[in-house]
Amino acid sequence: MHFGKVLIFGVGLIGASFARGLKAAKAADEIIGFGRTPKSLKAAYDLGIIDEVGINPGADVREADLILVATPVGQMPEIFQRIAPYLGAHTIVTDAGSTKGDVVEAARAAFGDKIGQFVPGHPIAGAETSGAAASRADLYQGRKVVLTPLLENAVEDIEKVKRAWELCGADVRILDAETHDRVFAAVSHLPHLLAYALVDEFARRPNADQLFDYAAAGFRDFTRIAASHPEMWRDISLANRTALLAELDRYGAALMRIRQALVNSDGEALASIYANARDARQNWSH
Ligand SMILES: NC(=O)C1=CN([C@@H]2O[C@H](COP(=O)(O)OP(=O)(O)OC[C@H]3O[C@@H](n4cnc5c(N)ncnc54)[C@H](O)[C@@H]3O)[C@@H](O)[C@H]2O)C=CC1
Ligand SMILES: O=C(O)C(=O)Cc1ccc(O)cc1
Repeated sequence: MHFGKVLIFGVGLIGASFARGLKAAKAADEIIGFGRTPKSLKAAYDLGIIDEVGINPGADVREADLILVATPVGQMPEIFQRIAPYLGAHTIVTDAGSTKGDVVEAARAAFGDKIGQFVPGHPIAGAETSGAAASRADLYQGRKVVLTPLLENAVEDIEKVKRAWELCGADVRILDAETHDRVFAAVSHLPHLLAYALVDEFARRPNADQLFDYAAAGFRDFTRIAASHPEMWRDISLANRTALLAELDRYGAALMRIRQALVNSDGEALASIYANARDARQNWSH
């Protein structure tokens, strides 16, 4: 599998790591980056991550084999609208957004009867860092990428997107968009929200400096992801708010069970919850 022209909208941690992965596999002739700020694109160019800074998407979109949209999900509707008029007959568009229902809806609105050319995706790899400078050619090595194909997608087009991620070292899985959004609301979006809430609340206290001074490894492990990109997580939270609200309610109920055990000084109830969690965590093989 080899790609001619590859376009990346949003050359940050995820887009730039994809570019680096394809380059390392010698799988693309030319990678052109499009962005919001010329400064970050220039940095990506200077680092050799992209071959060209894109200016006017029209001609490049027409000639592209593959387009990856890797901006915050809130930016995707406008980007899809911008590229839709120029899509070549052979061009495949994919994305790296952390939510899929909203992205698919925006793609349907923009691409209309060309929707079959859009294969939705989500790499389950990343970090609390952002920007092209934090990118790595091996970010996707051994990591999962979830595709949520549409009924309109041709099997060969799904296969091409799958191969592109495999060339970056990924293990590609398939889910439907609704299941995807429910699963990631639980295992990714909720934990980010909890970490943000805890650190925000501490940071606003008068003795915040003292708290952060004494916080140790447990706090560090629980809150690493609170250093993640606020715009990206605002967009994810709003895009997946229905599933996230359901997860918040379940988590709230779990906290209330612990609260009640404390009110009752019920050590048995606490130990039972903690032991169940410890066993599940120890059996989790990541
Ligand atoms: N950071 C992570 O760990 C993961 C992120 N994702 C998803 O990947 C996407 C990108 O995330 P990151 O690379 O981490 O963010 P990032 O902040 O490192 O990169 C995003 C890039 O998009 C650019 N951008 C923003 N608006 C734009 C627009 N309208 N047109 C063109 N470029 C624009 C920004 O200038 C930036 O360079 C998000 O949708 C995120 O939900 C998916 C998996 C993991
Ligand atoms: O920093 C971490 O550990 C993450 O959880 C990275 C991450 C962020 C968003 C995603 O959609 C997928 C993975």
